[in-house]
Amino acid sequence: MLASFRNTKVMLRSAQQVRAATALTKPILASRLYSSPAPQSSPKPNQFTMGQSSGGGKKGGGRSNLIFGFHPFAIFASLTLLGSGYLMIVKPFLQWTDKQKEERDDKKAEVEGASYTAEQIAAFPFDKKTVVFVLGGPGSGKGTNSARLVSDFGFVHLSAGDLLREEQKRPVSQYGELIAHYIREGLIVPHEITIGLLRNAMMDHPESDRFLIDGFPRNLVQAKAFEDTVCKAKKVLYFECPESILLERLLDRGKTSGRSDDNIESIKKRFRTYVNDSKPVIDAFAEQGKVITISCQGTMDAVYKNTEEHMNKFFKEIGQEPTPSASASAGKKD
Ligand SMILES: Nc1ncnc2c1ncn2[C@@H]1O[C@H](COP(=O)(O)OP(=O)(O)OP(=O)(O)O)[C@@H](O)[C@H]1O
Ligand SMILES: O=c1ccn([C@@H]2O[C@H](COP(=O)(O)O)[C@@H](O)[C@H]2O)c(=O)[nH]1
Repeated sequence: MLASFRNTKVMLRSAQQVRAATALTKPILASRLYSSPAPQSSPKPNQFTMGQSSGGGKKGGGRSNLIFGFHPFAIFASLTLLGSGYLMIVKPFLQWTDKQKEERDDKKAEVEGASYTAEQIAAFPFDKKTVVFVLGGPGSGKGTNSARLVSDFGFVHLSAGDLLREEQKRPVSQYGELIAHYIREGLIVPHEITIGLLRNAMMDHPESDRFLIDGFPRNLVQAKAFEDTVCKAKKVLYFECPESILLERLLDRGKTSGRSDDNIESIKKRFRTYVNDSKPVIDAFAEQGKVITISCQGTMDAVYKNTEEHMNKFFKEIGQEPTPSASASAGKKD
């Protein structure tokens, strides 16, 4: 349809160009070809003449060979010129623009929908899954404890930060630079991107019923958007930690993590975002009675023991066996 529309446009353009080109070449050709004085007698009509003439004349034959007032050679030359112009310039240009569009659409589909169609997304039983959000300040131990919950309770661990970092690294991602900037500045990436990545990651594990969503939602808009379009969280694990300990742990992690945001400048910005945007999410879920608060102070084992006890209690409350029926991990820390 588009191609035929373009072809029609090209043909129309070609017709205009033929007229323009012949109009241009007419006086030149006339002066070259018809430079001899015009014959006194009327030319003999032949099959090409239309019976009228408008000046000039050809040696021995006059204007009897004109077609619509133009010399056949002028028409032939113009058509040849236009034909080769179309083949050499217009056609490759149209093919190039089509290819560019295809590539853009492919990239968009890769990020926005991955390999899932709207029908597959609509059919996925998100509301049957047990989703637990894992929240807390930067460096509070969300990733550390999530890793252990995976093996003990059969959760799939989805770290929003890790999914964003993976997306950022993908060479074809159209969001690579945007994500890199937001992470370095400690800002919250537009929620459509993060929710799209989380939803795809959940669909990558259709066999799993339990998902730990770590480091998400980071603000109230994200929380509402996720719960409206994907599913509601059954519980929120909140790792509570003073800023002085977070700072110490993050700077220590920064010696080996290679993360662009484990440096003092980015850490300060992340703390600000946490206080202004992320803490209100924890408060909002607390009002709904969904938050389990765990102090991050103490050894890793002590913090996890506390976490484990709470999770055992939670699964009893919702009438599920705490022991895993399926186990998987995705979006692991680098
Ligand atoms: N109880 C603990 N005691 C001492 N160090 C800990 C403890 N828990 C975690 N850590 C260390 O603190 C650092 C931050 O932990 P972790 O990466 O789990 O935090 P996070 O909340 O996932 O961070 P982020 O939000 O930046 O992804 C890591 O180096 C980890 O080894
Ligand atoms: O939902 C999210 C989660 C994370 N981000 C950005 O990523 C970094 C790092 O996140 P971690 O959880 O500490 O790995 C965070 O500072 C944000 O910039 C996000 O935008 N949205």
